[in-house]
Amino acid sequence: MIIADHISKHFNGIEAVRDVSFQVNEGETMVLLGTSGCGKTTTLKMLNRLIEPTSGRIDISGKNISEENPEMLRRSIGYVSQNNGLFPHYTVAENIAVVPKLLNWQPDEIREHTTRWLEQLKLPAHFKNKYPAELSGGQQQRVTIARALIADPPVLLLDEPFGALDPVTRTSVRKDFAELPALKRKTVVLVTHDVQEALQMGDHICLMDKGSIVQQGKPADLLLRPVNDFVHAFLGQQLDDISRIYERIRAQG
Ligand SMILES: Nc1ncnc2c1ncn2[C@@H]1O[C@H](COP(=O)(O)OP(=O)(O)OP(=O)(O)O)[C@@H](O)[C@H]1O
Repeated sequence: MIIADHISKHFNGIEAVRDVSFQVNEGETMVLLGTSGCGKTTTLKMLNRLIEPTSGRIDISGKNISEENPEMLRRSIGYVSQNNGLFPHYTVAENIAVVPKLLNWQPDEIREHTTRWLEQLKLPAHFKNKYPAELSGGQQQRVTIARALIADPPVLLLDEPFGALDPVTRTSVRKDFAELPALKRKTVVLVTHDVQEALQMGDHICLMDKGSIVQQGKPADLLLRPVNDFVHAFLGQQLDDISRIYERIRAQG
């Protein structure tokens, strides 16, 4: 379980995140939703201490993370960053093996798990010897997800994991990701600006604006019971955009 208790972050006097609180229960997916610059990534990075809060407290699995060694903390948290973060000079297999090696897994065990994860993410086995630049954006994201999940961390943080993909590839990678059996046991925080993604993936959604949470709740709460015009317009406008994307893809097909 993740508990963020009144967390704020100031960068040189700019309030990037203001008094944000939420709880993510075990096995639940929480979505941080909002427009560019509203503080989603800053909030996410405070959960694995890539950014330290200016104030407030974060507990993960019952422990105050400010008292934990940041590197040890990050080994128990899978993380998919915005730009996929694969090491360009490592092969796919070497990229996937980064955390298992830190955890001193045996080479056989790493090979066996890598093969299984490539299969689960629908990547051909021979891809393990390729370099990231030889893969498409969607394939790279599949490798990034395998890398984040291979050590079976209880917590998974995802920063716009499907953001750079075209709508069709995005839908297929997202679907395969959502169907992974391992995901059901994880506590997941997903950052997105995409309303459809938030509604499909989130058990709980926090809609942010200018550093604060405007509304949080189940998808149905935001859709059917928006607390103000901003929430109503944010969801409505994007759903209109989705219908337009759908119409365009249908016309192309
Ligand atoms: N290291 C930093 N130094 C100064 N300001 C920062 C820093 N990181 C983020 N900010 C500012 O904090 C605010 C929130 O940024 P953040 O990246 O959290 O937004 P976001 O909602 O994730 O946006 P996007 O969807 O574009 O990634 C922005 O105004 C940004 O310019």
